This record gives sequence, structure tokens and C-alpha cells, in this order.
Amino acid sequence: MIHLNQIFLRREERQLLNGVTLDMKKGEHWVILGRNGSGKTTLLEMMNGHLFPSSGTIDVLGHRYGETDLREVRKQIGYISQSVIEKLTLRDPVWEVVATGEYAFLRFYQEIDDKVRLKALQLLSEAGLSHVAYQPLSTLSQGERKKVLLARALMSEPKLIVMDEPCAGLDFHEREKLLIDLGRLADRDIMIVYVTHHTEEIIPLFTHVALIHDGQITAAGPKEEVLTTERLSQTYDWPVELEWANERPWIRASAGGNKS
Ligand SMILES: Nc1ncnc2c1ncn2[C@@H]1O[C@H](COP(=O)(O)OP(=O)(O)OP(=O)(O)O)[C@@H](O)[C@H]1O
Repeated sequence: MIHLNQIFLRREERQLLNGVTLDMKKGEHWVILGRNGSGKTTLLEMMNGHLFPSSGTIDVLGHRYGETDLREVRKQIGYISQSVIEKLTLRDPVWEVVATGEYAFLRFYQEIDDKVRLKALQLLSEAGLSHVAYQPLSTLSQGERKKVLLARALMSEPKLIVMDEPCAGLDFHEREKLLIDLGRLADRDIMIVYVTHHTEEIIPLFTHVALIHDGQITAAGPKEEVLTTERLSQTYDWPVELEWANERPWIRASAGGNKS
């Protein structure tokens, strides 16, 4: 479904992505882990066709970027990130924000079709947000806004959802609630690519992990093989200990700290 082949991206003397090759197949759900500035968002922006490599090829959902109508591919991709929230209009009612996902618009300037309105309300109901459907987006908590974004992404019935740190800024309770919602996506036949800093967000839904360091993929494959104490210590440039609990990997800093 997603194939990145030898992707290089150079910006102002810096090599942001350095020979990235990744093969993500149908039925797999991927997490990308890496330090601040390692290139995670850059990689997601390439997958959803917002950024183009200096060299290399990108195939997503059977389309080769550069040889296809990008608008058609983007309709099949839901993108969840803080940058999307910032582009939405806070005074718009929540249901309308969700409805814009049908057409990948940011706002409506015309009458909204009844069918689209009902679909938005249905998705809000599934997200447990019916009670805020007619409130402005500005009145919602950070956790509720993330759920709205997920409902909005589902409007266009995407084949792929790309998420950039969806749990950032959420408290423990809100994070766990959002992770449960994400777990439910497994029933919808949607591939998920998820960027995070926190290994414990790798819930059982996720099958594969890619580790990125300084624009290079250092390991990629089934999560049980990729997630080792040694590889994670290299990824974070810090000695860590890894433990699996409730089918989720948890890390803590080693007692000795970073001796380098
Ligand atoms: N247009 C640009 N010109 C120069 N450097 C850029 C540009 N865009 C991004 N970068 C740099 O590329 C590097 C990778 O950025 P990216 O946002 O992909 O990192 P990230 O892994 O998502 O980081 P974070 O975890 O902090 O969100 C950063 O060092 C960033 O400063």
C-alpha cells in the first residue's frame, strides 16, 4: 500500500531524509518512532503528497507520486495532525468541521447536503460526541478536538489514515480513551501510519514499527522484532530498559543515565 524507495530530501545544506526505503503492506499498521527532528513529520508529509523528495520514488495506494492526480489519492488519505487543527476555524460548529472531511475542505461556503450532515452526526455519535455537535470547535477540550479530527478523517471513508502525534498534549485519561478509539479502527479496513515519541502508545492494533534516526531508517519490521532495548537506546541516544505489559511496550531510562 505504501512503498518508499530510496528517498532523499535535501534542504539548505541539510540531508533531512537519507535513503529511506519502507514497504508497508495491506493488513499492516505502522508506528514510526524517532527523536525530535529525526524526520518523522517529513516522512508523513511525503506519504500524503504534501512534500516531494529530491530523489527516490513514492507509491501510495497503487499510485506513483509524480505520475498521478494527487487530489484523487489525497481523498483516500485521512491526515490527523496539529497542523490540521490549526487550519480549522474554531468558531465553526463541530458537526460542520466533521462534515468538511467529506470533501477535504477546510470550511463550507455553501449549503451542506443533508446526507453529509447526517453522516457527520453519525460519526460524532460513534465518537461519543453527540452532545457537543452544535457547539463551536473552540469550546472543546484538546482530547475532544482530536476525536473530532478522527471523525472528520473518517468522513471520506479513507483507505489510509496518517497520524502525527495524535496523543500529544492529552492527559493520561484522554490518551487512553483516544487509543481505544484507534483500536476500533481495525474493524474498518483502514491502514494506519502513526508517529509518536512514546512506545506505550503502540497498542496491539499496531503490527509494525520503523525506527528513524537522523533521517535514516535504522530498523523496520514486525514490532516484536524491531523493539529491543539496544535499538531503542540507539533511537533515543539514551540507555533505556524495555518491558512489555498488557501487550504494549513500555520504556524507562536506565538507572545509570547517559554517560556519553
Ligand atoms: N523547510 C525546511 N528547511 C530546512 N530544514 C527543515 C525544513 N523542514 C524541516 N526541516 C528540518 O528537518 C528536520 C526534521 O523535521 P521533522 O519535522 O520531520 O522532524 P520530526 O521527527 O517530526 O520532529 P518532532 O518529533 O520534533 O516533531 C528538523 O531538524 C527540521 O528542522
